[in-house]
Amino acid sequence: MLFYVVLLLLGVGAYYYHFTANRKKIIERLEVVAQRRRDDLAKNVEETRRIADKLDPKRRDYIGGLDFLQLQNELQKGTVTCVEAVRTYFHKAILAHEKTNAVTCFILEADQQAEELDEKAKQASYVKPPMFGVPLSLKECLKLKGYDTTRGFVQDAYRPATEDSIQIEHYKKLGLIPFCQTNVPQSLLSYNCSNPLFGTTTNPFDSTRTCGGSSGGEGALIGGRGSIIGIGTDVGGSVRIPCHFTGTAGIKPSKMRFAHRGGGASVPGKPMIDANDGPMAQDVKANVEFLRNVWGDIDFQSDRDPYCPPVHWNESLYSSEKKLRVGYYIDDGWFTPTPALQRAVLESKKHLENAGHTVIPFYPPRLTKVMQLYFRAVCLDGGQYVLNKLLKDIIEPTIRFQVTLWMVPTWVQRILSYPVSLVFPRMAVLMQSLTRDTFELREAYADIEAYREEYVGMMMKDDLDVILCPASVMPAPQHDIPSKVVSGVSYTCLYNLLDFGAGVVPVTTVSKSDEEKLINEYPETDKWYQTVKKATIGAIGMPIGVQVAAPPFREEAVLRTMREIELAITGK
Ligand SMILES: CCCCCCCCCCCCCCCCCC(=O)NCCO
Repeated sequence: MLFYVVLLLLGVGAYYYHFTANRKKIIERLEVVAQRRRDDLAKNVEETRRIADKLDPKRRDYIGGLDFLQLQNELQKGTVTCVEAVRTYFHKAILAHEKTNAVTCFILEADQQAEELDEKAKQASYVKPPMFGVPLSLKECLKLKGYDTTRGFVQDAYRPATEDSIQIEHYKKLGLIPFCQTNVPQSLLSYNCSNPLFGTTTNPFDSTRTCGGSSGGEGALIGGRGSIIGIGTDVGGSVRIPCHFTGTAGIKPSKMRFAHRGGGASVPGKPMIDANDGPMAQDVKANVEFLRNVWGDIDFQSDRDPYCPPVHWNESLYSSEKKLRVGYYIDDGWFTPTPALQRAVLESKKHLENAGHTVIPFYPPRLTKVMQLYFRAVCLDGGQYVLNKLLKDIIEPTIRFQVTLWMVPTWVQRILSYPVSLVFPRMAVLMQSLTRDTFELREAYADIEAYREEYVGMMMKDDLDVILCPASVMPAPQHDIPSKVVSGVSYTCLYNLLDFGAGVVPVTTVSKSDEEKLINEYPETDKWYQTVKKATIGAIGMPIGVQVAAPPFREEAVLRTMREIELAITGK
């Protein structure tokens, strides 16, 4: 017996030794690559600065002060040239990058593309496309020919995309000029923004806090006024959470509203959790103008990707004068949001009521079950795909907690969940979420289908056009918090599970009285609540958004509601 025990221990020891020695070698090699990539970025920033500095600072300040519609208009009239627009945003993006570390690469050829567009515009026969010359920032994972899409994995550095995705091709055709790529969390499955290749991107309002993720570089850049519009991706809140954390506006449309051919994914092959790309901008108006033009010309995408239905921009849904029926909630029953987030919903409700809309309570059913279904379907292989990639890479410390969770075998999680349920019931729910087998996975898919039917049935019964609710559970926390509170995505991931269109509009900032309420009334019943409460203390002044959602192909109703809230708040 002793002999077998010794043999087993020797076997485990040998495996462990081999594993750590191998990891050490991998990490040493990757450290060199990462350093080289960062050195390249530093040179790339200097080259960009040299180009940006060619523009007269007065002219730059003028152009930099224009909003999206004003810039678009001046470019159309020819009172601003494409080269001036690109150089202005090169300059502004460098400033935002120096503050937040948002950019992973400046696209130097943007300057040359701008020159070519300006040349074309000199020909009398040339018809300017609708977004002629507008600079566009891109989340690093989007496929742009000639540029890396590492998703924060060092192993994928220096492997540039060989083609533009259809979406990128379309944006170029509409006149937009991609001018930089922005940072993401390693693997994209997190709502912070840090990776071993490019480091941590910070919140433009407070560098000790995260800009959100996974489209965090976009949030930091746009919130820091370094870009006028950008594209993110969202499988659980990655467009909406950074918007909420950085005071910007954005929307994740339902999956079928864009072509996905030639694009990438955080985890390929998870059919029931729908991801999509989506615009992020300084205001809702810019999102509307962008999507009006993209969907107005959606045949470009449908012709190249037959899986993208030719659903055109629905102006009558956006501009309708018929008053809306809105369902709202301030607590989803899974995770109570901090006071500022609840106040933002109640204030938005008032704005909508003042505009004549009907706003009634709505209770999303069984969020505890939804969270289990979401995690089961998003990590449909128990996290194996991402884990395999992570084990071949330098693992980002700020997501280490969730990586550790992935490393515990599913059956061990299940057994441990029983004692855990006695002291931390919500954690036990997640520990029972990763799938054991395909039988369970099929069951989860069937449950998601049934839940979708139930949810839209409830909306139809009350004749609701849109849902108004919090964008998250808290304002921007410190960089390590998202990985410790993965369950905090309930407000956004619900609308991926439902495949609704869902957007976030900035509404307010955290006030002193929100903080007092937080200290006196916010629950501390488990570790997640305690962590959220602690992270929210000191967040006075941080931006707070609200979320608006509607069933697929009704994104125009979402945008209309967001715009009405924006108009009531800003007056413009
Ligand atoms: C104890 C068991 C816990 C099981 C789960 C542990 C890890 C969960 C990791 C999944 C986290 C998902 C968060 C989603 C954040 C937003 C991601 C996003 O939208 N990315 C965009 C990709 O295009």
